[in-house]
Amino acid sequence: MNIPFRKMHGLGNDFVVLDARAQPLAITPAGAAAIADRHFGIGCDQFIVMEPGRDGADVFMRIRNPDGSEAGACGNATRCIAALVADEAGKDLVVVRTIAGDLPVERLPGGLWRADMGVARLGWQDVPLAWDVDTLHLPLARGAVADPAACSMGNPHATFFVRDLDQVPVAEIGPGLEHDPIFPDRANIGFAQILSPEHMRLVIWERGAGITLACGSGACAAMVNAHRRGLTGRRATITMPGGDLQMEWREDGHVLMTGPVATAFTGTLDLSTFAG
Ligand SMILES: N[C@@H](CCC[C@H](N)C(=O)O)C(=O)O
Repeated sequence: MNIPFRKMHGLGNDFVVLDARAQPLAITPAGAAAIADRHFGIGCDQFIVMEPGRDGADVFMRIRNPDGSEAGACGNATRCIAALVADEAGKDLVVVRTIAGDLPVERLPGGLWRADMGVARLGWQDVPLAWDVDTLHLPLARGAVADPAACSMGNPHATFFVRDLDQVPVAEIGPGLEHDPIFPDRANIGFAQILSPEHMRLVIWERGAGITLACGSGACAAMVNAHRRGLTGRRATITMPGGDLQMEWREDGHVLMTGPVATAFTGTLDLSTFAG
């Protein structure tokens, strides 16, 4: 069965996007992982399926990591899917529904999109963590990095604050941290270097994906955790290897993320090749 696909990215965090709004697509987690494989498939950081939006949502976005696991949030894909749906419908504001909630996304001048990524959840059960612990200081360390803060943005995040990001062996310590027993659902692990109260650098080891060029929900978590620690104000530019996001943690708890979207190419996929 040949179906069209679209390859999109937000700051180099890349997605294979399939459209199942008109017709359901039966794709197993193993099939999604095969499509996401960079050598034997198309290759992507996340595999996204658009499903019909109902009751106030313009689209439902299903998110899978390259290991086939399902995620509750993907900030960069939220902007990409919103832009796709908004352009189709000639709208400037759309609602993207995920398994974690509804995310309104607004078109801004200059090809930018602002997503309301919802309320950051700060309780230990929200992240979730395996036991009752202060989410502002997790008892977790690897080598020279220690004492991260955690929160949920619809998916689990921990942010380590480091003096020199270039000295952190992210690929080496990321897998063990992602799978640490303190995270019963595993976690996305951020490493942030504060440059000023309005600017930080960030590299993320993503759950189920590894290092990516940018992680929108990871940037939301870094904004929230940095402000909770008194390291930044409520607004900051977050510079990741793929580029910048403008972040704000509003007083009402909502996290706003502004950034670009891009389509790299479109193509046709023979689903029978990837039946998993
Ligand atoms: N790249 C995404 C996050 C994707 C999901 C994450 N790996 C998870 O498993 O929670 C983003 O831009 O937020």
